[in-house]
Amino acid sequence: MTEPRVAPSRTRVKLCGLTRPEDVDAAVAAGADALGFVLWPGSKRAIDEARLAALAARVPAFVTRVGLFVDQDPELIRRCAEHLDLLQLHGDESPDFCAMLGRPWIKALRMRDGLDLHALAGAHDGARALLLDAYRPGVPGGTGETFDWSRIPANLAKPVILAGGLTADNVAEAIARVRPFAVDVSGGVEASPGVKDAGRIAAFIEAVRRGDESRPAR
Ligand SMILES: O=C(O)c1ccccc1N[C@@H]1O[C@H](COP(=O)(O)O)[C@@H](O)[C@H]1O
Repeated sequence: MTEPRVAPSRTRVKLCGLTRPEDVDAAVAAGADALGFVLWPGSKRAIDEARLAALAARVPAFVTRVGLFVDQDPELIRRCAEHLDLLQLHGDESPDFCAMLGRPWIKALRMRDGLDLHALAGAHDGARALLLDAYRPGVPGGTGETFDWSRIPANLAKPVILAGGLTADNVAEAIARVRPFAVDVSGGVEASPGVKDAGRIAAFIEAVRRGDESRPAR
């Protein structure tokens, strides 16, 4: 079952890699739609289950709590999911593995050469959206690098979450060119890895709103 591409009137914003209570509060205050918590221990932004529980408890209703995993143990994912609304599966998880977890998920795809996005959208039909990130060999994500946005087909069968190297300086152009359902940023709103900057968060969301002015009036 595929669904038609969603054309929202405003771009949803996910801020990823939150590790501190004050960053959660700043993100919510600035108007983020979703907050990402990295549970993959290889990340500079990794948090453990206890910190996830504490940070997730601060998030008010109608802000989506997203847990990021990279090819991890299903039991760990299920335990963490008690504190989450959505899973972000950022490794080489198969469609069957994703579905077996029994929770709503988005599938991250790294834009390596030759990727057939239409075929992958079909294969990952159960995902709520596809998150498209830059490809760097040996690094599962969070590289701070952009990719060639013209490679994203306009008629993909799943909602697109655009990620990879987004900042307040490039996100409005990205929205005008790609018209994604949502954008996702981590390094572009940081003072240092895992430490967000409230000013950069606010500037990023303001830039998203400027980008939204390029969307057709409804
Ligand atoms: O943030 C990480 O450390 C990370 C580690 C492993 C996989 C994904 C990771 N982050 C995700 O990467 C993209 C892009 O991040 P950036 O804005 O380029 O820094 C984003 O979806 C993060 O959720």
